[in-house]
Amino acid sequence: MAKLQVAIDLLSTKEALELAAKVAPYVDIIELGTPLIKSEGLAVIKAMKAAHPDKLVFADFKTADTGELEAGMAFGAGADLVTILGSVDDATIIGAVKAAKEHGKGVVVDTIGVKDRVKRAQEVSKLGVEFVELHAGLDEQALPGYSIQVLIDEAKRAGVPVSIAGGVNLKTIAAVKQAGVAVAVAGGAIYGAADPAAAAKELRAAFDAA
Ligand SMILES: O=C([C@H](O)CO)[C@H](O)[C@H](O)COP(=O)(O)O
Repeated sequence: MAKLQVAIDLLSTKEALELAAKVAPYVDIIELGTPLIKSEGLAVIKAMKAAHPDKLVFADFKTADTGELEAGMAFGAGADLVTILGSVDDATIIGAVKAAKEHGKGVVVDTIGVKDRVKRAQEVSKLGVEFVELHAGLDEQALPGYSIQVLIDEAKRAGVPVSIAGGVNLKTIAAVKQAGVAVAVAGGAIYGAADPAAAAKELRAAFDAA
């Protein structure tokens, strides 16, 4: 069953916990964004898991080296999933997968900045990762001409479990689900909404209906 993930790109544990309390009933995975983890450290992971033990907590580390060490840090703090960059050496991903197996948790490979996301997704899927994030980051989304359709087309071709992150919103979430994703990630469409709970509820309904 496809899952819905909220990405929390806020900067304090207090704000993140307040947002999560509002939207948790409508999502399966709670992502702690890279800026949030850089701002608050491992403590935000511990606090989120304590507040939402029934949800999957996703630590968006975007690790580039020392995969086993950093993944172990995330899992030790309570994360269920951690991201490793797809652009780095396979050794980093293999190390993170080793830590995941030891903790009974999972690794997600983030393809941000990767030129051929589909090819890399197929390669790293052989390394034991949970799924691969087809990701256009916030800076890439701000470039002229960006369209999430690129990621939707890639998801249809991937043939391996993927998520899509890069501007999922109420207008696009049905097409994202229909592309066969394992997970749809919505950040700004939820935390940037005037009423995040209502936005998450609407996204959940559209996601489930698609
Ligand atoms: O991972 C993300 C980004 O790199 C900043 O941490 C975002 O959470 C991801 O792109 C999803 O956010 P939206 O594009 O706002 O949905």
